[in-house]
Amino acid sequence: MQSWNGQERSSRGRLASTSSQVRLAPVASNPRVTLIRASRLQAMPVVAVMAPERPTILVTEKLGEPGIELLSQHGDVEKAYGLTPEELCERIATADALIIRSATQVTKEVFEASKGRLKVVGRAGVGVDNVDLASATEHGCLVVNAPTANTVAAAEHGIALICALSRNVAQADASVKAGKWERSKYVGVSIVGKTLCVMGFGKVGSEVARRGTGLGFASVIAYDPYASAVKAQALGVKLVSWEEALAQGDFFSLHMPMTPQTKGIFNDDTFSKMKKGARIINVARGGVIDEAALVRALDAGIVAQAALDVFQKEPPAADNPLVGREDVVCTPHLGASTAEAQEGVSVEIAEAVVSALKGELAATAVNAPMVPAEVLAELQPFVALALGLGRAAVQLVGSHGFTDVHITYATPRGDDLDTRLLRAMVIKGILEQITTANVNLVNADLLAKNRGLRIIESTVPAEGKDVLSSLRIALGSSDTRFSAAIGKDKRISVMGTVKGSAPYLTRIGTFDVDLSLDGIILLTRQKDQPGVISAVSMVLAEEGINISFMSVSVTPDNDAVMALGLDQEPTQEVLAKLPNLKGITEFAMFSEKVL
Ligand SMILES: NC(=O)C1=CN([C@@H]2O[C@H](COP(=O)(O)OP(=O)(O)OC[C@H]3O[C@@H](n4cnc5c(N)ncnc54)[C@H](O)[C@@H]3O)[C@@H](O)[C@H]2O)C=CC1
Ligand SMILES: O=C(O)C(=O)COP(=O)(O)O
Repeated sequence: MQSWNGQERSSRGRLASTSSQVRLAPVASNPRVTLIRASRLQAMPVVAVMAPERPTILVTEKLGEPGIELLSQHGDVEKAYGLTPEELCERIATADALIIRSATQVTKEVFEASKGRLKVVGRAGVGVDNVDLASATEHGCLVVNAPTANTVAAAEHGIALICALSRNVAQADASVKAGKWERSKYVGVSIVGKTLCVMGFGKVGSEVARRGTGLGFASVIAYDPYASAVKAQALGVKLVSWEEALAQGDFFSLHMPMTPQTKGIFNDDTFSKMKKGARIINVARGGVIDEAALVRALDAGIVAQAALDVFQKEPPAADNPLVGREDVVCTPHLGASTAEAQEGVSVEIAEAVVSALKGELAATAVNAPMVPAEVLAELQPFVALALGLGRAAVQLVGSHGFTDVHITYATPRGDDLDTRLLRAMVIKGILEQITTANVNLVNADLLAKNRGLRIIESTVPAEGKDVLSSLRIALGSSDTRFSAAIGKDKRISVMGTVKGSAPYLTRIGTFDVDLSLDGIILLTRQKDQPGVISAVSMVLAEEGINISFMSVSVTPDNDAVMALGLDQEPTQEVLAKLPNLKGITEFAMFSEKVL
């Protein structure tokens, strides 16, 4: 089974997180008379909370016109370039979406200042190291990027820098423009016969490698602990170890992301393992190089030259020693800056942001699991079921709360079932009844964990063509507002299935029921004796309340549970009459509208 957002499943399909009691506020003074009101379900977006009809989209860095046009069809676009951090915090309060490139720092303070309004941050490019992803997730804000449209541009810039470096193009140009003619000073080195070492063999790295072979490098090697050897082989690239890479490369082209693991990965120790006279090209992120160490390596002649498109701090400080050196070529973070790439990126990010604002799953979500379209399509009917059962179960809990949630999927898929979406919806159904949190696919696991709610998942085999035959939710508590909801495992349990495309409640505790999980549901428990059903119907009919469906389950010892679907919510006065009816021992009501 997969793990998601840091929660781990064991081989038995268990998902573990922390544990504590989740307390519920009492909702009825009379313990026998249980009136449980549920707020009506809002339209249920899978990822982002619903944005207003015309969302405000704040764009803080230059974005291609085609993207702006697309965004303008769906919302009010506000361009505000060069904002200070304080100004950004001010502007963000009225924005539903924020579109940035690499210069805008989207910090914890920005998410806090948005006070929950910001639904999506769109990074018009690849690197999201300028976005506080943990904070985004905590605030239920989706982060999407545009990971493909600038790949070629970045690779081409890498190749441009390799060539420029080997033949001193930039330095020689500056020299000529300064009125000099220094032919012997700018003798370069040939690429032919050299080894190109690509560090980070992802989208950009592999495109650099592909082009590198055409330039005449004797060999192209790559270091990437996560790359596929098959893909490398297909491009004629040999994947090597870190040590081999450092020992063999003549030209190092850096293409790894900035992560805690790669921060300063090119340091004194790294440079000391390189061949004397190595050349380094960085079109990835400035932070992967320890800049002070690079200065030392250049001074020592270990690194002959460097070409840097990116810096630890951008723009680099005027006194950054690397910038002024003749053996270092600098460009101002131009990797993605071609007309074609910027046009492509603008459309790629606009599409992702618009779909996220509509509550759809974005394929390029950075801080939410990517649920493939085919998985989404087959799980879609069960999403409403998961949400509805979560809501139903939590409304049956007594005032002492519950400790954990067992979700049991009856599925022909066994442990191969991708449960991320369903789990998130169960958590949403539960938590939105007891907190003010806005729960979505982005933050569901985190919010559950933060509340100390342990989620345990298991699958049981089932027959049939459907991906799921039933779903059971059991809450770790025997303190309930409706004692019939206690299952054999001494937990409050509800079970359901999808019929047609509608969610149905099929069991409460040990009682089989059969009713559409929709609208207002009244549960009564009684001795199975003549007159009870008609008495309840009469009380409701007197108030003009229509019963749209009914289901009665009776045990051999005449214990019965009746479930009624009502067209409108009974008043307190009507409900107060129910405990007085002969045979009724308890009742509960919940309102549940599943879209
Ligand atoms: N200068 C610019 O304007 C641009 C810079 N970039 C930067 O280029 C980098 C690569 O972008 P993409 O290729 O699109 O990303 P990618 O995600 O496709 O590739 C990154 C590769 O780095 C590898 N990697 C991760 N940790 C590593 C480590 N410790 N050592 C070696 N490899 C490691 C990954 O396995 C992956 O294959 C990113 O940092 C991105 O922000 C991308 C576009 C433009
Ligand atoms: O896409 C990336 O990761 C880049 O570094 C491009 O940055 P930019 O959008 O040009 O500020």
